[in-house]
This record gives sequence, structure tokens and C-alpha cells, in this order.
Amino acid sequence: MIKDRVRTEAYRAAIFQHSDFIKDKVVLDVGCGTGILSIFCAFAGARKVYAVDASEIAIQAREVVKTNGLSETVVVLVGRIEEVQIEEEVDVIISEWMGYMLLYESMLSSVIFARDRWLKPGGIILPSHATLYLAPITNVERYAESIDFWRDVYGIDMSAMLPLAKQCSFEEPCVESITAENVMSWPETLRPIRCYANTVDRLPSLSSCYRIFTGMAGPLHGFALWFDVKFSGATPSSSDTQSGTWLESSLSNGSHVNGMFQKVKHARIADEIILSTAPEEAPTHWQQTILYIYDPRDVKQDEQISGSITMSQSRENPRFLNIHLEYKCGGRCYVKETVMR
Ligand SMILES: C[S@@+](CC[C@H](N)C(=O)[O-])C[C@H]1O[C@@H](n2cnc3c(N)ncnc32)[C@H](O)[C@@H]1O
Repeated sequence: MIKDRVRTEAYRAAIFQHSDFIKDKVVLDVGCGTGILSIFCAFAGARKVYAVDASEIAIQAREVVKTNGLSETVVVLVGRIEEVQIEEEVDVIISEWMGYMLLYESMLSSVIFARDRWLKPGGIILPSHATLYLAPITNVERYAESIDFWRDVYGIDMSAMLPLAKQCSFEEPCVESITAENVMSWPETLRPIRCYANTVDRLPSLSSCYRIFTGMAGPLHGFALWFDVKFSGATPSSSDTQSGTWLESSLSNGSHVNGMFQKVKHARIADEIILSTAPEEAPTHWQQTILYIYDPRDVKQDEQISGSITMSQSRENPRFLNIHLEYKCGGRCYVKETVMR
């Protein structure tokens, strides 16, 4: 992760952009790992940084802090954020908590815990907002290499392998990189998360409807999920702090602009730092998460694809995420059930 320059440089830029909020203030780094974000905060002028990690990596973080002459400023604590004792409340919480498709094995609930336990009123959280997106995709090459391959193997018809190949290749969500060319429509916003507002009991479940209009014709091979996070240290607005006011996705055809498909681009508000894992952006270690369907469906340009997606914590193992995807296209309804293990 530390080698993921897009990720690490976005955090560094956000920290220095918020140096007015950090200088002479107290920072809490939730899940500090090697301590890199804590050290950036010390460089940005923090009076004290509490760097907390549940794993033994914190012992190395303490050494890294010492080697860089920052032991007076950065205090490394080994333990779960839910259990450690910190000497004072903090002005800033920083954390890199995002998992694949945002919610898989994410640490957001620990950040929310830290906010409620240790953040002073008016304190800031970096990143402050996260958004999960969904879009239909086409991926002819991927389908050919995983499935069509079996139709002619050294001149032998192995199509008897197709059901097994489809199951092996596409049963579970795939973390892989696609490009903007694979994306068939503007993405639907599934879940905006406001770190100032969200409550732990709603995590990591999600239930959202979507309605998308394709911008191109082609075989529909599945759906991609990705996210972005925004670093907005501005004092949260009242709508940001209304506890439990989740904004579920509403039905919209906002992606359909006069029948013209425009490549997916996220608006960048001047000087607001956004770390995006979208297919058209610089790649990150999160890549995109793809829910492939077993049999491609031909869709036309401007065709409506609608449905719903539900993600919920597995009872079998709380680390697993159950995914139930419904999609309707060409007048027929389909369901994809899968588990991210
Ligand atoms: C994605 S890494 C981020 C590391 C570092 N902040 C960075 O940016 O390179 C997340 C870290 O959070 C730690 N972690 C996960 N859950 C935690 C918890 N409840 N309390 C403290 N640390 C936790 C993990 O051990 C891991 O080192």
C-alpha cells in the first residue's frame, strides 16, 4: 500500500493542504501501519500525533518515528483503537480505512468509533467523505480468455468445461483493473458516506436501487464497483452532522445526456483533493471490483439497465460480504448472488 503512490501522495497532499487545521494541533492516526501518515502530520506542524495500530507493525512504526527524530511528537500505541487509552482528545483524525469496493474489510467502523470517543467538537476527519459507484461493463477480452478459450483448445472442443469455467472465473467478485473503454455508462452513485455523520450500526451493509442508461452498444459482461474519497476539512455542514441520515441512491437518469455518452469523469472542485479509484484515473492497489455475469447480454445504446444491489455482512464470517445484485435489461430480470471472501 505504501508503494501505491496515487494513494500515499493524495494523503500527503491532503495533509499539507490542511496544515492550518493541523499546525500546533493534536492528531489521531487510526491504523497507522508504518507510521507514514503520522509522520506527514508531524511535518505539517502537529503538536502531537497519536499513531495507533492493532498489529505488531506499530513496533516498527515506533522505530521509524525514532529514526526520523520525531519521538517527541509522534506517540505510537500498539492496540485496537477501540481499546487503547489516549491522553487527550484530538483535533484531527486521519485514517486510510478503505477496503476493496470501499466496504470489504473496511475499517470505517473503527474510524467512527474514534470520532465518537476521541474527536473534539469541531474537529476534522481526513478523508471526510467517501462514495461508492456502480457501472455496467463490457470486457470481451477477459470473457474470451476465461470462457471462449474452452471452445477450441489445441483444436479440441472443450465446451463441456464451460459451466465450470464460468463458475471458477466469475462466481466471486474479481479485483482487477479495467479501463474507461470497458465502462458502458456513467456510474451510479450507490452510497455517499459522510465520516462526520455515519453511525456504526449501519456498516458495512448497503441496499440501493439504480437505473442506468448505456452510452454504447455491446455485450454486457458485468458490473464494476469503485469508490473515491474526498478530503474536506471545512467545518462540516449541518446536513453532514445529522446522525444516521444516510443518503441512499435515488433513481435518476442524470447519466443520460441527450443520448450522448460522455466518458466517466468526476467533477473536481478547485483545490479539493479527491483520491479516486475510477477506471479512468491513475491505477491504485484497490483497482476495481467486478461482478461478472455468467452469460453476456447484448445491450443497445441508450438502453436502460435497472435493478438493485445489497451488500451485507456474512453470518458465516463477519469479514465476508454477501452481495445480491439484481439487474433488468431487455425486459428480463436476472439475479447474481455472490460472496466476497
Ligand atoms: C490500510 S493499513 C494503513 C496503514 C497506514 N496508515 C498507511 O497509510 O500506510 C490499515 C492499518 O489499520 C490497522 N487496523 C485495522 N483495524 C484496526 C483497529 N481496530 N485499531 C487499530 N488499528 C487497526 C491494520 O493493522 C493496518 O495496519
